[in-house]
Amino acid sequence: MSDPILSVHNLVGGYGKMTILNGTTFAVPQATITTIIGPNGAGKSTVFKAIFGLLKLREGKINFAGRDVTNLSQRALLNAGICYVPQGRNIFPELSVRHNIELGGVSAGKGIDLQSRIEAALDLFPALRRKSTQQASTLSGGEQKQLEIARSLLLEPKLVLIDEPSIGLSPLMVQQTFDILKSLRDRGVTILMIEQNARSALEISDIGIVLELGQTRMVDKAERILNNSRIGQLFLGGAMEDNAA
Ligand SMILES: Nc1ncnc2c1ncn2[C@@H]1O[C@H](COP(=O)(O)OP(=O)(O)OP(=O)(O)O)[C@@H](O)[C@H]1O
Repeated sequence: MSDPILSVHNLVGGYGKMTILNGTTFAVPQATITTIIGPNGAGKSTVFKAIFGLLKLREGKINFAGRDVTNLSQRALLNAGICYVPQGRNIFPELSVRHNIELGGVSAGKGIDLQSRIEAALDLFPALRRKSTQQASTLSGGEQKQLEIARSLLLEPKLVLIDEPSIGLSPLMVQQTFDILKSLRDRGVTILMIEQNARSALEISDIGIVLELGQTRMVDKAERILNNSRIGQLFLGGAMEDNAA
């Protein structure tokens, strides 16, 4: 496995006086898909907010591509090569698909050929290319998620943080979206994902991380986590076995 591109060490933080991250520590190897699983409220989305500078940490260090990026601004993190696709739908429904993608490049520096980056993003998403002139509101839920991913690629990130991409999608759309994540990984992009759809996500992942009460309970090859029946019972309320049925 390659060297870590991201490492988080002993993160402590939360909301007001409430502590959610209690010493979260893990590393993400470069050009992998790493999936964080764990029960509701474990602090998974809070870790992403901390990595992307949306939550000020009380303690801990975040290292990315060999440099300390703890508590940097989102702008600085985007420039460093981290992008964040949050939960839910975050598109501009009245704008065209193409225009939505273009907005991913607003903070790109001068001298960058945005049009060729838009074309490269559309190459990855044939459904978006077919509908590139349509209003984004006319896309299906899965296509809208793909649009968010496409938009996030305009800055050519090294690391994509993606929070629950499969929520509300049909099984076919989930598979298509996961296939896109695999092809990004194969091009050298590192994907760190949170997923409730644990079995399907671990099946396409290299590494799995189990988070509980803001602490890392396990980091292992995804395959080993997938085959560990106790994990489903202990950390997912048996959800993995249910999904397997
Ligand atoms: N903005 C906020 N203000 C106060 N508390 C919050 C805020 N966001 C999250 N929390 C609380 O922090 C805890 C962890 O939330 P978080 O969203 O990180 O969990 P999660 O593991 O991603 O859960 P889920 O799987 O349900 O999405 C929860 O108890 C949640 O209610």
